[in-house]
Parts: sequence; C-alpha cells; structure tokens
Amino acid sequence: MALKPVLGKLISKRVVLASASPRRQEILTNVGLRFEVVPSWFKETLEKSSFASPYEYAIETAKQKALEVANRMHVKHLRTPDIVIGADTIVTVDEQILEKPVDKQDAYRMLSRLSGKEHSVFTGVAIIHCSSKDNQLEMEVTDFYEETKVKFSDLSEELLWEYIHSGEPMDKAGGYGIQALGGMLVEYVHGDFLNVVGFPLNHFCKKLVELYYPPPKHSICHIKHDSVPPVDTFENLSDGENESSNFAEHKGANKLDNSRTHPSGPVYNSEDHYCVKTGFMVPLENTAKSLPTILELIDGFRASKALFVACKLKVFDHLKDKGSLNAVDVANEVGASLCGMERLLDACAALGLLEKTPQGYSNTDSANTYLTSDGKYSLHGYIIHSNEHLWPLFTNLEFAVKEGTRQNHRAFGKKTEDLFKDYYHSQEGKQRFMAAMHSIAHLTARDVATAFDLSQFKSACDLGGCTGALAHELVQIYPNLKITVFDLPEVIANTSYFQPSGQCTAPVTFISGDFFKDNLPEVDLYILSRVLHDWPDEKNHTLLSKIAAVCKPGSALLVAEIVLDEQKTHPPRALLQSLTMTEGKQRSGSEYKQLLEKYGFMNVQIKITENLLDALLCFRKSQSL
Ligand SMILES: Cc1cn([C@@H]2O[C@H](COP(=O)(O)OP(=O)(O)OP(=O)(O)O)[C@@H](O)[C@H]2O)c(=O)[nH]c1=O
Repeated sequence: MALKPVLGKLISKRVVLASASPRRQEILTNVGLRFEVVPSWFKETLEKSSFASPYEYAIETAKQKALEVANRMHVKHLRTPDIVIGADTIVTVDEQILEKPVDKQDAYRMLSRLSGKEHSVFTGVAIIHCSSKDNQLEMEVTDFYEETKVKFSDLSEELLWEYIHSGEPMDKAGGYGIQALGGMLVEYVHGDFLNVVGFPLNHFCKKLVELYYPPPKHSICHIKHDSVPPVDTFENLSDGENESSNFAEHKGANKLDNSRTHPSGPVYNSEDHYCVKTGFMVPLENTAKSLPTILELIDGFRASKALFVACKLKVFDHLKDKGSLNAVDVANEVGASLCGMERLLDACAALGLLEKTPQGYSNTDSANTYLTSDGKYSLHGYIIHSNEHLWPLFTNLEFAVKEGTRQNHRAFGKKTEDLFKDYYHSQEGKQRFMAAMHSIAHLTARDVATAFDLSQFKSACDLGGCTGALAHELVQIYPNLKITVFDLPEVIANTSYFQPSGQCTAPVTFISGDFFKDNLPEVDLYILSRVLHDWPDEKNHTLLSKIAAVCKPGSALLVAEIVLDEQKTHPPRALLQSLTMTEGKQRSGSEYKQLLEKYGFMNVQIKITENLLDALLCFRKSQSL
C-alpha cells in the first residue's frame, strides 16, 4: 500500500491526538504520522440511554474529546492545531456498554460477563479540521466508527482473578487488553484487530482518502451494506493534475460529513480511481508500512543536530525578543555566516520550529514555550546537555555496545568519576547539568505531583531534588505541605538561579547532604525522582535501606521514573536512554514493584502519566522488615 500519499497530506499540518491512550499513540506513530499528544479533559459521562446505538455514544464521546482539546488549545493562545483526532473505544455485550473498570470488582464484573461469549468492540473516531478567522475558531468535524467482534473462551475464576491482579484491565475498555495478556482470553476476532486495541487505522486512512482525494463526479457511487467505504487500497492516489488534493479546497466538492459514516454517503469505488500522477507516489513494490518511520530514523540525527545548534546559537531567544527577523539579521545577531544561517533557519522552518513568511522568520508558539531559554517550559538546558554531553556519547555508541561500558573516556577523554567531578567543579558544567535536570523536572512536575492525591502528607523530602522544581510544584498543589530538597552541597549552592519568581518559596527548604552517607530527615513522604534508574543495585540498596529505616509505618515513598511496559519495548525514549547507561537500568512496573517491596514498601501504585516521567507511590508497611 502506498501509504505516503495519504499520510503525506498531514505532514505539513499540526496534528494533535486528543488522547492519553498509549496504544493510540503507538498505532499512529508506527505508521509514521507526526503529531502532538494533548490528552482530553472531557469526562466520559454522556448519558448512554440517550443514544439509539452504542456506536453513536462512542462517536459522540470521541467528538467531545477532540472538541475540548481544539477549544482549549485555541483559547490558551497556543497555535491553533490544523487537525485534532479524538477516539473512544467501548465494549458492548448484552446491549450493555462497558468502559474502563473503576476498580478490580468492576473489572471482575466486566470480564465475567464477557466469559464464553462474543461481544463487540466499537471505536468512534472524530477528525476535526480547525482554522482560525478573526481569532474565532472554526471547526469541521468528520466522524466514523468501526466495529470488531471478539469471542472469549470460558474463563475460570482463578484465571479471571489472576488476570485482574496483573493490573492490565484497569485502563482498558471492557477490562482487557487484546494486545497483551488479554490476548490469551480470546478465541476469535472478526474485523480490525487495531480497532480493538483502540484505533481503527484502516478505516482512518480510508477516511483521509475520502477527505483529501475526493473522486471526480463520475466515480461517485453509492454502496449499500458497509459502514466502511470500499477503498481497498491507498495506492492509486495522486494529487491529480487538475484536481487539488488540498482539504480546504475540496470541502465543497466532497463536503465533510458531520454525521456518522453513512452507508448511503458518497464514497469511492475502488475500480474508479483516477489520474495516477508521478511525484509523491512511491511504487507499490518499493514501499512498506514502515518506510516513513525508517526514513525519519535515518534523518533523525540531522534534525536533532539542527535543533541543538539553533538552541546553542540562541536563535529562538533572538527571535523571541525581536519578533520576525530575516536571515541577515539573525546571522548578524549570533555572529554566523549568512549562507549557513539561511540553511539552518530553513531547516528549522521545515521541522515546524519556525514560521517562514516573506517578512522573515519567527518562532512558533512551541519554540517560544520550549526552545527559548526563558520559555514557560524551557527545554533549553536539556537540549544543550544533549548536544554537549549525550551527542558525543552517542557518537561512540558502537564502542559502548561492543564493550558494554560507558564511553566517557572516548567522548571526553575522562573517566566517568573524573567527568562527574569536573561537572561539579566547573561552574559552567554544574549550571549546564542543573539546567538540564531542571528542564525535565519542571516539565514533568505537574503530572508527577498530581499522579496521586498527596494531600494527606504534611512533610516531604525530595532526595536528589536538585533545583526544587518538583518541590515548588508540590507546594502549589498541596499548600499544607512543607518540603525539603536534599542534594549535594555543590548543587544546593547553585539553586538560587532556578527559584520561581512570584511564588512564595517559604514551604520549600534546601538541605545539603549525600543521601548515600548522611542522615535523612524524618518526614511523611520521601521522593526519589529520576534517581533509581541511575544507580547500580548496590547503591540503590544503600539508599532504599536508609529510607526504609527512617520511614515510619504509614509514611510513603513517591518515585518518578519512566516505567517500561512489561515487554520492555515501550516507551522508546527509555530504551534509547539506556543505550548510554551502564550502571543503572530502566525498569518495568513489576520490576519497580518488586524492588520497592523488597525494602518493605507495599501497596505500590503506578501511574503512567504520558509525560516524560511516570509515578509510583508506595507505603511503608507497619511491621519492621
Ligand atoms: C478493548 C481494548 C481496549 N484498550 C484500551 O482501552 C482504552 C479505552 O478507553 P478510552 O476512553 O477510549 O481511551 P483512554 O485510554 O481513556 O484515552 P483517551 O483517548 O484520553 O480518553 C483505550 O486506551 C484502548 O487503547 C486496549 O488497550 N486493548 C483492548 O483490547
């Protein structure tokens, strides 16, 4: 299938997936779609009895999820997205709609209803095209649904509970995940498997074909018995010499239907495809589903380096201050050659980081937010660290893989310990390292702080809390919390630069110490953010034993780390990070649980936040170890 023409239509657009579902993100990423994830805040509380059929409920929920995100992004003066995609998956059995279970008992009720029976999985999808006129948001909604039938084997009580205790059912409609352990419960699947997983990719692509490649009038036909238009392949698509394939220009000809995908709607007939043009087309035999991803991976390093250099030269900072500038001005501001700067600016525009107009170049909203050194969620520090520290390490990745050791000696001519000392001894190195840590901590702080309700805790200590970014967020959310940031003296001495302005910083105090050696304060809640993955087992043993010794029964430990899925293949960021780590390691949810339980921390709860860090909360059990 030549997928590129259809997905290629979205390449220059700002596509937003209004979903927190990691499965949806993965399905769309796997086919090379580039999008941002903005989970919807729409509560799934529509009155089910007011819908004539379950799929109408799923479509309406999907639509509301996407509308909420489109409106929120517009109102917050972020750049209005071009396309917002929302989806909702439900399971229906005996005319009942099953969504995500609220607790284990609920999961039990759902799974025992599904046992031995065939049920339907519906995913409703809404694609919203947005535009902004006079600051008014205009939206055109296209929606559709897909149904897949699934049959479960008879499930014994034992198997059912074992499955529930695996934790898998909790964030999934119907209380199962067909893509993982839940697959073992399934006798057959009739229809699109990915629809069950959470996103009907095939139907989605067909819908895009309908929207972006409307048929010439003579090819319109009506079909009778299918909710899916009969476009069997995407290969014979072209931009058409006289046929614009631009969505906006075609709205009239092939008006977006705001209703269900209806059997009698205008659709393609697969035999009537028109005008195959060269250009964007990739011959069928040379193309593969994964080609866009592979090409992106091949070029990924160029994009990263272009971003790093633009940040290092403070291009985004200059553009933020000056508004729109031409290449000559930017080159002069940063002391670069004109021809080099022109190419860099064009590359940044192509990557969607800058806007290019006849007047010059200007920052996109994302660049202002993330890439300037004083942006609201500035990643500048992390980008500079990536350029100066991680890039040289990755250049030596081949040696790291062959030798199984960190490559600091090759990358920097220094052993790891000496390099670390250097960091802390040179003011520049220290600030750079702290700025990198601060970037990530600040960006993730809200999601980590709200992953669990922490209002019961009165005192907390963030061990290795560095600049206090998480601590400051915590005290904003939990005004009764007093929190201590505990870190090495050389870190604490440099925290003042990172303190938030306009916020009362009194409930956050800083203590110097080495958490491997010094006494830890007695508090209700200990926090380890991005610590455990970094150290070898012996060091974690020392640290967790010390926390366990001082932590009173009922007190808790909050851990913020990337939590791998049980197959340890997701999220890719964590696995790529591991490539240059040799002492520590990334862990799955069950591995963290096991580690924490070993030190007497029970009731381990895990929250996958969809941000760069996930969160785990556990409580010190009452009897001593
Ligand atoms: C049947 C089944 C469902 N799911 C997941 O169930 C969630 C449904 O809930 P939702 O309300 O549609 O989505 P969400 O996860 O709450 O995300 P959001 O879009 O933000 O509402 C989605 O995750 C799906 O993948 C699986 O992963 N595997 C399966 O076999």
